Amino acid sequence: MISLAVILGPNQYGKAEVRLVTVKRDGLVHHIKDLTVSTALRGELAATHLTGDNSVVVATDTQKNTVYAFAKESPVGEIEDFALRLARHFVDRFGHITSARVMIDEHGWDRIAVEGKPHEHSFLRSGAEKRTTAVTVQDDRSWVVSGLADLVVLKSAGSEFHGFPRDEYTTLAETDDRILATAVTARWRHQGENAGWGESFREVRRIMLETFATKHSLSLQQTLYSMGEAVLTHRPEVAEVRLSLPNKHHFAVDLSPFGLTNDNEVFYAADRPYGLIEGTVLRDDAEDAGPAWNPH
Ligand SMILES: O=c1[nH]c(=O)c2[nH]c(=O)[nH]c2[nH]1
Repeated sequence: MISLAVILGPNQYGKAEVRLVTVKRDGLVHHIKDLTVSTALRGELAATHLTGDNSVVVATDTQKNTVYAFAKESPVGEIEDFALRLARHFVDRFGHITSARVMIDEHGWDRIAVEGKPHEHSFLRSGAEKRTTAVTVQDDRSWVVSGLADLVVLKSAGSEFHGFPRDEYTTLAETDDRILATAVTARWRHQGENAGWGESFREVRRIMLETFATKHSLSLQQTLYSMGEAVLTHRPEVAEVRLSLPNKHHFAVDLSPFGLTNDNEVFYAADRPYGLIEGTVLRDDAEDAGPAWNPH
């Protein structure tokens, strides 16, 4: 048998996707929050892996219960604040836990309109879009990444794609008028802790949407950079933006077999495969990212 030295590498553990819904009652008017919370702890955890000694393992069941108890003890508020409270708790309370990451997705609900008026306690899921956060606390430092996922957008003008190399495998036609559609997943890293998470989120989202709408696009890559650049230009609290943009292709259908022309009016919306355009836009003097991004 060859002698082999085996060591324990980086590890973490926690409860994934704790589903939490809170109802705040303001008389007859109710306010709901719908979150999916994941926790991940790191620390001096060799013993449980090597010998099964669980004396410093904060059970994932306890982590889940802590999420629910914290939701009762004080208002959840902005997801970044809730994530910071939870992550700090695990690091402060348990000496062997040196770092905690809490990730939260927030699912939106709108009020159902009844006779044109928003109902007091009946809601309608507001689409696939999620607001997200990933907070890491280590010692007395913290890193906050805010974001959104599955924000689906489309523009029917102001998008071209041409000038790409052609070889024997290239069939794509050059175009100066195409549909541009994507489902935006964006994550942005804050410099320091910011008091106004809600305002910051709404502004970053607005800036990205306005840039998508108004920037004349020569490629989705150019649009990606412009969206990140606009955020960094207008929001000093943001150090870095990471974007993942699937190119949701819309192909003009060939209607000639039916004796019809197609002047860019009838499209086949393909769901796969899709181009996947991903990139990071950051300030050249951005603070060190520390453990803000995966892997934790
Ligand atoms: O905006 C685009 N970028 C690409 O890299 C690409 N590739 C492709 O086939 N279509 C597109 N569109």
